[in-house]
Amino acid sequence: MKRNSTEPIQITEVCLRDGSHAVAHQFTVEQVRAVTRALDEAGMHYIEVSHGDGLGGSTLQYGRSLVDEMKLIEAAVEQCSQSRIAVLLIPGIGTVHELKQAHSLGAKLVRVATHVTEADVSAQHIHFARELGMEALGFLMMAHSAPIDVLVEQAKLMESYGAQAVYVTDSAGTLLPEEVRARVRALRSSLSCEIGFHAHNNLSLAMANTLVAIEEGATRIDGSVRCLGAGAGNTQTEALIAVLQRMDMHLGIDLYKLMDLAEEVVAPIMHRVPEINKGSLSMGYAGVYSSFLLHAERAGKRFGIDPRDILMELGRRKAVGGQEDMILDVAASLHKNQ
Ligand SMILES: CC[C@H](O)CC(=O)C(=O)O
Ligand SMILES: [Mn+2]
Repeated sequence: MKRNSTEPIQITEVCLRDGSHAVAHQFTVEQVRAVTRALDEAGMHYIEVSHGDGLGGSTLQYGRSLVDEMKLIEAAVEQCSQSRIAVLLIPGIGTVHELKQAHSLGAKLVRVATHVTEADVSAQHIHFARELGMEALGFLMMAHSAPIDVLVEQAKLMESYGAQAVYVTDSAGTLLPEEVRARVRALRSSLSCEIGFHAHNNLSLAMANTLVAIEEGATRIDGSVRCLGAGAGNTQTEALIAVLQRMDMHLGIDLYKLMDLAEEVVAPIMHRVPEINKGSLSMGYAGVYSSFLLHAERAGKRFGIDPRDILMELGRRKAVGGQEDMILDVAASLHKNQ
């Protein structure tokens, strides 16, 4: 592959954060320890640990964590001799207070995540992280849902606040390869900082989209071991490493160790296998936030509605992350109109 960047590719493993959605935020300290230790031994660059909705996400609305995420972050940091621990923060769900705490426990990087049109709310958190000496990256969620010029304008805002990379985040797993290409290319030609890419596999395009992003010069790339992420999961890390090695890109991550940890450590802790089924496929098709899946299934059961109808309506209403309450609202109104 001919890459449009000479910067090294850095992988962020997200199974302990995005995968938190898939296990309804029920990770235990022992699980986080075991996964982090094995990832560190395999040479993973960054390991993200937080509630699925980022720092401060443990609420009735988003789902309560079994264990306080600060305990999980602390446990993860203790296991690392080479990997760096990252956290995710959505301004308004998490605050600088949680960020400070995560940093004091040893988190080295924060991804400040906003809806693709709302980068301005990330200024304070990016500034604060940089003052703390953390790496601070911007994460523009639902990147499919804004025109490319808006995406570029919002990414520039994050860069102006001090973000060292900005991600095209395909939260709904709905982007097509050429749509990823156009987005990463536009950001590469307008920004000086690194570009990242985060995929969901709802339309079975996570790997293809990730390769296109890398080709266009994205250097911060996300994956989840065994696809442990929301919806149909993310780009499968061990498969990505194998594919990149086949393309002669060697990132210093041990493939055998990743394969072993996928089967022996991650598979046993999965509550359900993230797969392309009627729920995740509907999200990819309708452009709905991957983390809405379990909420929509629960609401469907409660109101006797097919979760696909709820997801399609959420897509029509262009629901954004943080609007989980709208899921119940949609289910209730579909029930009323039945
Ligand atoms: C709710 C936060 C979300 O899970 C972040 C993310 O991974 C995405 O938007 O895909
Ligand atoms: Mn995600």
